Formats: sequence, structure tokens, C-alpha cells
Amino acid sequence: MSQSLHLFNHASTPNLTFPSNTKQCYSYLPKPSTTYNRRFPLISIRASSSSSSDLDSSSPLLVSDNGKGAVISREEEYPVAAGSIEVDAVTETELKENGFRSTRRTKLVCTIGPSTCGFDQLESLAVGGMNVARINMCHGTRDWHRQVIQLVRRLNEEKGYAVAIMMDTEGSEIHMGDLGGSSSAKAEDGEIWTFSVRAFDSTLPERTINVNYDGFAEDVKVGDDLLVDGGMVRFEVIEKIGPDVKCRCTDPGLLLPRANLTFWRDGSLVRERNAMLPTISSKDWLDIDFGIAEGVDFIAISFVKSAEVIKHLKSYIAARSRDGDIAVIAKIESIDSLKNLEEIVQASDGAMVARGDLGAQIPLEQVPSAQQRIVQVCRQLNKPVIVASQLLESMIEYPTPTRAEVADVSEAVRQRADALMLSGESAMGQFPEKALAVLRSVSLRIERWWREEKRHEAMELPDIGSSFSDKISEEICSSAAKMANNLEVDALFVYTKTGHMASLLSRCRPDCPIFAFTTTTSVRRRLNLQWGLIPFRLSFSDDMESNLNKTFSLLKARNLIKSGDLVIAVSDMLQSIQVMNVP
Ligand SMILES: Nc1ncnc2c1ncn2[C@@H]1O[C@H](COP(=O)(O)OP(=O)(O)OP(=O)(O)O)[C@@H](O)[C@H]1O
Ligand SMILES: CC(=O)C(=O)O
Repeated sequence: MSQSLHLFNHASTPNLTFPSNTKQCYSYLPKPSTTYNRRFPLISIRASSSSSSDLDSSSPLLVSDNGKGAVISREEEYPVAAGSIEVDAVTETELKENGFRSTRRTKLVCTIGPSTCGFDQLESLAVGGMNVARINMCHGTRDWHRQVIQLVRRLNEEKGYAVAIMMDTEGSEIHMGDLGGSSSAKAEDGEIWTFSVRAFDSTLPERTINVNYDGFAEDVKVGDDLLVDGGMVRFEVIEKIGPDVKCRCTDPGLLLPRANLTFWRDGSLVRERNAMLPTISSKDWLDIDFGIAEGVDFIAISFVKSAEVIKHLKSYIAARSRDGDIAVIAKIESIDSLKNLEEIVQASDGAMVARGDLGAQIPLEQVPSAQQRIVQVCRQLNKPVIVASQLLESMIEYPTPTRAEVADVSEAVRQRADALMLSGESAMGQFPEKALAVLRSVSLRIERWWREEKRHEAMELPDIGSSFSDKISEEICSSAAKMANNLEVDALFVYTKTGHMASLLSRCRPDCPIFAFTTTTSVRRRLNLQWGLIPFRLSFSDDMESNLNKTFSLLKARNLIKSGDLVIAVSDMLQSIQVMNVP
């Protein structure tokens, strides 16, 4: 026999009868409000018992339906065998290695490129903690990207991972072309380079660079500064000859294929031309069709200027994708996106602090405060946020990061961003797995420090739900998270078909991990981007008692939890909070 405590919302369980062993019953209102008093009259705590004989520890541990099951409905893509549970293989390893209380909360995104596009390399990243694989449509062909997507799928199916796929669009930025087959070129101080809109054959004349934008030579002026890749290399425009622009290198560095170009005049970014380009170019639309056809989990949109483009894209996806559930991530990387930040984030399913291009559009010293603001706005509006670019830039070439890079990663973790992203470090660096290991160990260390110091933020989280039912969900999740911290419970459990209740719990950034149970593969993969969520796929019913028993039994059988662990459970079917010890 085991004791458990339950919190019930009587409004949603009107026929509740109290068993004879009820110990306490008192009113619990998450937030005093006349509306709640009227419509949410009483939540009570009772003690009850459940017999361990209900548990079936002999249930099968893992179904290997491998996506081969029939499509049943939007809710249930593939049937999950009754009495089975699916957890991401890397999560399971981490849960067992660290104990689930100390498992990593910050999610990790890796850009896939030539260094990591093979099956074994992808598997090494998955073993190392990659939650999301990003493909950047700026580089490579669609066939190349399709192959990567297929390999990630194979990895998930054959090895039990749940790596999600994010497709990043190129956007209408001005950028260099390929370097005539070379993977990079070094520009030295004082050298003269030609930037040209002329089409060359595969071989480029020495020190010549293609530019993708026809109006380039007309728009730049002699004396302008030309910044490559947000200032990693800098040139001064010295002469214009027809379609060719001659430039002197003033800050030497490595030129990488298709690096972006911005030009500055009198200390300010020249942005009129970029402002006129459409956010989603005709190539991007073809790439988006490709992403929809391939069933990617996230589409990240570059150089978003307003919420309208996100809304338009979301309805485009809804009309075309099989189940309309590709999440749209807004990349915040321009002055306009900062200006319209709240409405862009509100319209999106998440955001990326794209510091590479952002740092080319605003003065570098403003990037840290912009990052902090974006992370905060996303948290308030309950959208996952990724901090991206140059986190461990030196690890493209070296096996250990600089101390400053470690401090930068720590700061993003301390800000409690949902996810950190590797770019060149994993796409074309020499040490992708080591870079991922640094993100993992720094995240774990800073998160632990935060918990040990008991630094619960005083961040005021505004009401975001528009319907009464959404507001109830918010109150339940914030109360559950607060109780979890106060009672120092071992884990929060959430049963959620859409993932919404799980993200509301994640938004509160509780001390304990959140085990999120959902019925669909696609929701489980998407939850992989959100802070603190450990997503499982499980078939469950509206009967919470039986859901809990089944879950406890399955998790115990896999040694993921043990008898006596204290958990709080919430569900989006019953809108209840339950506190109990694992029987
Ligand atoms: N699919 C790919 N094929 C070849 N090289 C790639 C690929 N993806 C990334 N890279 C290399 O890794 C570098 C960093 O990748 P990343 O995706 O951050 O690109 P980026 O050019 O900085 O563009 P963005 O501003 O969109 O992030 C690129 O500059 C490129 O050299
Ligand atoms: C990731 C990206 O696009 C940037 O940092 O600019």
C-alpha cells in the first residue's frame, strides 16, 4: 500500500465522492479572484491509497513500431502499444547516468554540415545530447539536405532517438557565393579583393568573390565598410568599376562560402536595400515546400521583419502539411525584428537569437542586452527560445574553448534560454562532439549551481491565455511548479496531448525535471526544444489514476524512477494537480 496526496478541481470532477480514508479537505485557490470563486469553487487535498497489485511491471518496455504503424488520426500518428512507453535513447542514458533530478534542462541544437552529415557522426551527436538537428538551406543542395533528414530519421527509428529536425531558410540577405570549390579563403590585411555580381564559371579569378545581389555595385559607395559574416572580416570599398567593386581588407580573417555581407556608411548600417527585399524569397518558398514534404519539425525564418510574415507562413503550412504541426521559429537578427519583437514572438512558435547577423545589424555592444530581452520576452509569452552563433567559435579549430566562450554559454544557461545552438562548430568544425560536450557540461554545472543557490527568479509571468480554460491551465501549472519547488518534489509529471500544459510548466522553470507524456511522435519531438521537458510517448486515457499507475509501473521497470519518489502530476484532460509518492 502506498500513501498519496491528490489535489482535485471539483469543478472538473463534479461526481467525485471521497473515499473513507480521506484525511484532509480544504480550500485551495491558486490566485484569489471572484471569477475563480464562482467557477472554480474548491480544490481539495485528500490522502488515499493505491494497491501495488495494480502495477504491471512485466509490461513490454519499448515498442518498435518504428513509424511503420498506420496513421490513425492527428492525435495518434502511430499506435503506441498499450503498456509501452517511448523515451529518447539519449535522454534515457542521461537520466540513468546523472539520476533524473540532475538531468540536463537546457536543450542542444546542432547545425549539420560536412563535418557531421554521416550516419555515425550524427549518431555521435545524438549520443552527445543533440536534441535538434538544424539544416541550413543557405548551404548545400536539397538532395544533400534530404539525405541528412533521412539519416536522422533512420537514427531515430533504428536506435531509439527522438532528434527533431529544424530547417533554416536562407532569407533575403546579401551574401557571397561559393568560393569556387574551396571551403575557405584567407583575406590578409591590406590585400585588394574584388566583389562582383558577374557570373563566373566554377573557377573564380584570384581574390574575387561573387555577390548574390544584382544591385550591389550600384548601392555601395567608395569609403563604405563592407562586413563579411557580421564583421569577422572587414573591407573598405576603394573603387567601383562597372559590376566590380574593389575593396581593401582592413580586418583580416577567414572567408567562408556564402557568408553574409552588410555595408556600413558613417558608422551606421546601410539597410534601405535589405528592408525592401521580401522576408521569404522565391527560393525560400521552394525550400519551405521541401521542408513540408519532408515533414521537418521546425522551420526557422530568417530576417523576420513583422508578425504578418509569420502568420502568412503558418496558414501556408496549415493548408499544406499532413497534420499542420510544423512549428515556425522566428529568427531575431535585424533592427526591424527587434522593433516588432513582442508581436513577432507572439505570432511564432518560438524564436532564435541569431547573434551572427544581429551583430552585423546593431552595434556589437548592444547584442548582450538584446539577447537578454529576447529571452525574457519569449519566456513571458511562453515560446521556446534558442541562443545561437559563436557560442564556441574557437572550437571550429581548437579542441578546447576559450574561458570567455564558457562564460558566454554560462550566461545563456543562467538566462534560462530553452536551447543553445552550435553553428560552424558542428557544421564544419574539427571538434563537433567536443563542442557539444562543452555545451552539455556547462549547462549541467550552471543549472546545478542555480538549484543549489535556490535562485528562484522573481520574474512576473503575465497571463497569456485568451480563454478561461487556458487561464485555468496557466494557474494550475504555475501553482504546480511553485508547489514542486516548495515541497522539493523529485519530478513533475504532465499528461498532455497537444504539449501545451508541458510548455506552461516549462515556462515556470521549476527546480525539478518535467516528465511530459504525450500520445504523438511529432509532439514529443517538438517538446525536445523546451527547457526541462523530458518527453515520452505513451498512450493514455482520461482516467488519471490508471494513467499514473501505468506510468509508474513502466518507468520503474526501466529504472527511471523508484518507489518513494515524490511527484506532482497535472493533466490537460482533468485540469487537476496531484501530489504523491511513487508506490
Ligand atoms: N550544409 C552545409 N554545407 C556546407 N557547409 C555548411 C553547411 N551548413 C553549414 N556549413 C558551414 O558552416 C558554417 C556555419 O553554419 P551556419 O549554419 O551558422 O551558417 P551561416 O553561413 O553562418 O548562416 P546563417 O546566418 O544562416 O546562420 C557556414 O558558414 C558554412 O561554412
Ligand atoms: C544563426 C544565424 O542565422 C545567425 O546567427 O545569424
